[in-house]
Parts: sequence; C-alpha cells; structure tokens
Amino acid sequence: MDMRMKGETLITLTNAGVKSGGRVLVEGVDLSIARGEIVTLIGPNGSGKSTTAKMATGVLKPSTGTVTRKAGLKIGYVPQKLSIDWTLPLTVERLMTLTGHFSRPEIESALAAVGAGRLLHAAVQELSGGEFQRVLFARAMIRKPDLLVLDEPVQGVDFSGEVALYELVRQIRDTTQAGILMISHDLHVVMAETDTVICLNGHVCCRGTPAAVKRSPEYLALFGARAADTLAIYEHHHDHEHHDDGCLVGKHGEHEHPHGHVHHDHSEHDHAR
Ligand SMILES: Nc1ncnc2c1ncn2[C@@H]1O[C@H](COP(=O)(O)OP(=O)(O)OP(=O)(O)O)[C@@H](O)[C@H]1O
Repeated sequence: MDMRMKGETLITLTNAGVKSGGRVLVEGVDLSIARGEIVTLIGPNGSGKSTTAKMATGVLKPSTGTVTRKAGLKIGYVPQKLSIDWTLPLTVERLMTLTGHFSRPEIESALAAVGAGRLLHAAVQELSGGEFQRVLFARAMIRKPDLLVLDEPVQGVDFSGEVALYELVRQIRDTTQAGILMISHDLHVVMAETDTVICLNGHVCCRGTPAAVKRSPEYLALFGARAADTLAIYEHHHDHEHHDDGCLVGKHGEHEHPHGHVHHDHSEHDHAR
C-alpha cells in the first residue's frame, strides 16, 4: 500500500450548477468523493449526470456554487465511447500509447491488473465489448489516478461481462484506494459497494446507499412504481458459478436469469460502509 491517505477528500461540489444559454442544466449539487469511495450518478436522460461529472473533473466550470479539487489530483477517465478510426489497424499496445509514453512493462502490468494481459498484441477492432472495456480501464489506470471516472462502464457488455466489470471496479477500488465516480446512464445495475448513489433530475432528487435510494419516495416518484424493480443492486457473492450462457447459478443451485436480476437485490444485506 502506498502513502496515499485513505478517506482523504478528493473533490467537493457545493451547491454547484451549470447554466448555458439562459438554461439551467443542473443546479444545487452537493457531493464529495473521498479515496476508496464509490459514488454513482443515476437519473433519466438529460438529468445532468454528465454535466455533474464534467464539473467534478474540471471540464466544465460551475456557473453557481463551488467545486474544489485536491491539489495535483490525477483523474483517470473511462469514456462511454472512444472516437478512434476503426478502419485503421490498431493494436492494444498502440492504443495504450496514444495518449502517453509508457514502457512495455508498464503497459503489460496495467493490462495484467485488469485481466487483459494476453491482449497486448490483439487488434482493437477484434476485441469483445468486455475486453475493450478492460483495455479502457487499463488505459485509465496506467497513470495511477487518484480518481477514476467511469462513464457507463458496462455499456455494450452482456450480463456476465457486466458482473465481471463490476468485480473489476471493486477490485480496483480495493487495491488502489482510488475514488470512483460512476455514471450509470440506463439505471441498470448499481453496485452494492456504491457508498453514495446520487439521483439527479436537474437537481439532486435523492441520495444515499443503493438500498435507501431505491426505497426513497423521491426515487419512486421520479421513476414510477416499477422503479424498484429496475434498480437492481449488484452484490458480490463468492458462492455463485457461471453457466456458459452467462446466467448465474445461485448458492442453492437455482438458475438465475440475468434479466430477472435475482442475483443482486438483497437490500437488507447491503454493505453499509
Ligand atoms: N454543451 C451543452 N450546451 C447546452 N446544453 C447542454 C450541453 N450539454 C448538455 N446539455 C443539456 O444539459 C442537460 C443535461 O445533460 P447531461 O448530458 O448532463 O445529461 P445526462 O444525465 O448525462 O444524460 P444522458 O443519460 O442522456 O447522457 C440536457 O438537457 C442537455 O441537453
């Protein structure tokens, strides 16, 4: 473990908001992210998740309120999409060096840390969705950031790949003590390890642990009565196995289908951190 202070606050937004062309994009956002902490932004399309993340990372200046970042804060970013020319041949090794100079051993160890060690010479165009995401994680982590920003990390990944990526996020948090800001665009699954879910709707609609948000009247009012079924809380269990089709086998041997989300809603067992 390095000398980085556990629990140190990395970013604080106080009553922060952005106006553009006389329109309020998002307002009144209070949030902070500390080392080792996972904060997940959820909310409908256009509710201000990306705008809030951009204020946090400094890409956008707040029009109201304040944003403070720890001096010298290093941020790693895993984008939702990457604009690369898919017609040109590009290996994973080359992709890793497009935005910085890193030695072969540094690249190998960053790939190995995300379970993508064997992909060094693979063509980026031929990677599966999950493999591509892992490479993007490696690309963000190679700089040893204090804060990792994940913009919909599981997009284009099937359910078993999704579970594996959430495991990877948890592992990165545990091993590096980076703070993690996650944007979930489709409300699909929120990691149970998320310390704070912030539900946006142009302002902070509600916040708290995943289980608390799921029960909150504001969340239910925003997303309707079926919302509680759509916010699935993914929990880590060591006692499941994966079928070849990506479904999970529960601890009692029952076959749990991905889209039923049987695996992950055990609110009473949520880890209160
Ligand atoms: N550069 C911009 N100029 C003006 N308006 C913008 C700009 N970027 C975003 N918006 C508007 O700000 C609002 C919030 O957008 P934002 O991208 O933060 O939402 P989001 O919650 O991330 O949405 P989604 O889930 O659809 O990605 C939207 O109404 C959007 O149209």
